[in-house]
Amino acid sequence: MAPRKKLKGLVAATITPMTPDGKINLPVIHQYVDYLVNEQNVKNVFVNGTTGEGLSLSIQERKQLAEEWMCQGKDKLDHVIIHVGALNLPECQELARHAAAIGADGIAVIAPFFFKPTNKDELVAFLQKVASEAPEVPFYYYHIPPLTGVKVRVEELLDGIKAQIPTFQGVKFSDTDLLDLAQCIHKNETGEFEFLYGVDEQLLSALALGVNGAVGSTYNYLGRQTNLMLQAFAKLDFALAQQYQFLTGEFLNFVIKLGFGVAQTKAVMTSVSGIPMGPPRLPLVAASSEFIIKAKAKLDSIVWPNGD
Ligand SMILES: CC(=O)N[C@H](C=O)[C@@H](O)[C@H](O)[C@H](O)CO
Ligand SMILES: CC(=O)C(=O)O
Repeated sequence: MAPRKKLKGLVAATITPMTPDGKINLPVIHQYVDYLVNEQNVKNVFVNGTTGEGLSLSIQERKQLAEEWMCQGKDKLDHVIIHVGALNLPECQELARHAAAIGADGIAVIAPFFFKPTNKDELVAFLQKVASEAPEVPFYYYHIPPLTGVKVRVEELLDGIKAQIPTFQGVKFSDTDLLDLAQCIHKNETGEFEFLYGVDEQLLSALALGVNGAVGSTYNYLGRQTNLMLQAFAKLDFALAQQYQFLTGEFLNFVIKLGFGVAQTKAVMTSVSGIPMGPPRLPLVAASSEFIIKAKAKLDSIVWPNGD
């Protein structure tokens, strides 16, 4: 595989824009890319994941979205990672081949979660069958046990992984088990793998353990402030980094109490960016107008350090 640019910093887990009648809204993506780059200083995206309602889309829709992100992101984005996980192997493989064909910078796969792998070997066997369909494309395991119910520890999964998956590049780690995360990074002394953290409200703790970056839904609209947290951390100004984490956390703590998921993320992004993200797809239902008003008021009330 050709040497590649390392993925660093923030990765926005993209929202899938939809029309009021529930179709994917591709023309919005052009504007969305410019917004992430210019307003949020976020130049990496993770497409068709949880936030993108990837598992609620048809294969055809997922391919169209992947193509649109690649096309609009050309010369503007640094990394476009496409999530190709699905409940069945042939669809994962088809999406992996498609992502490779359109030049994706990486692919990611969640554990199948109807029939679940019950141990590391079963999980790795599944991932291997997907990764091998895109032999030139860096592969990320997307660990999100709260949603998949697959709790295989990642530090265990890493043992011998390169022999089975030569393209293995790293993990998108969306779990609160910081012991597992720490042991992964401890084992990765040569730095051959990347760890991208996926629980935005505790990113600072993961930075302290040495993660390379983060993938999350909030970087769509709090990317600028979270980037300032990363900068403060890099300068060892922990008091300032904590301020940013406390304040992004204040917002998330508030909305989580109201009920916060992808539908609400779509509504918050629409109201912050002005880009019409549209409704979510069933089984998700649109956020209430009461939620939208309260969330916006909370966000507007936050006073960021240094008047940012
Ligand atoms: C379950 C889920 O959607 N997790 C996202 C990424 O993994 C996060 O970005 C969260 O949306 C975020 O941390 C807010 O809770
Ligand atoms: C948060 C994330 O990474 C996802 O939406 O897939």
